[in-house]
Amino acid sequence: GGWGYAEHNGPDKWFRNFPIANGPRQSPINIVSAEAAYDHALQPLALKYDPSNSLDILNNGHSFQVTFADDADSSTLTGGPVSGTYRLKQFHFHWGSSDDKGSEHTVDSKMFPAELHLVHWNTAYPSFSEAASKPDGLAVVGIFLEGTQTSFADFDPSVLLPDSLDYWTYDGSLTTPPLLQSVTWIVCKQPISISSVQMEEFRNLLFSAEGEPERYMVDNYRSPQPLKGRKILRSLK
Ligand SMILES: C[C@@H](NC(=O)c1ccc(Cl)c(S(N)(=O)=O)c1)c1ccccc1O
Ligand SMILES: [Zn+2]
Repeated sequence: GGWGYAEHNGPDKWFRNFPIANGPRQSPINIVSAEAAYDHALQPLALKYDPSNSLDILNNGHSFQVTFADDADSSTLTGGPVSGTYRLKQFHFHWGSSDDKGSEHTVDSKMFPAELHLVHWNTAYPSFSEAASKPDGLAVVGIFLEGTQTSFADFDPSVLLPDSLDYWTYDGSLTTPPLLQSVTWIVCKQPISISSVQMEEFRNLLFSAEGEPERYMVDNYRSPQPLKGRKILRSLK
């Protein structure tokens, strides 16, 4: 069958159907904070989200994602390391079976219990799927989640953003098949809080479909990939 996160079809096997898995700009990576070069040319991140654009939430068997209407420039990413306007297409999460793992990017080899990905596509191209095959086609904002007691307001992506949008940025790829090397990664330094109750909600989700033996949707993360000479830049504070 298809790819997944189990022993027989997980990240170590993806190269069989997606040889780009061993390519020069794969994601995620480990961010060594001392090696990230400060770049004064980097602009502040400008994220503008309109909650009325959210369409539906779906379990795609790999994660659950909230999809957005992307037929207008109403939920966009501008500034930061990108030029032009990128439209929000969807957001989703990666998480672990316990709080000691689950994020895809790591910071000085530290893993977080989960990572939020806000996926945007470059409006220089006609659609998300067109953009997904271009080197500057996508921009994903990655935000770490860490455990604490908190309440979840009604769903507007901007409530998910940390106060500081200080970030690291590097050229990478989708972290799921087809692993296309078309992503400008923007990883926020400041995590957001999620309660352990909410983490448990994630872990109650299922990889399996109706009528199949229950397999809990956990550990749906790819581990850090070789940097292969790439530079990681960091924004001004
Ligand atoms: C799991 C899910 N992946 C995405 O949708 C996805 C799309 C773009 C990006 Cl940039 C990322 S990521 N993780 O790099 O931010 C993930 C998926 C993959 C294949 C088929 C269906 C499906 O739903
Ligand atoms: Zn993701």
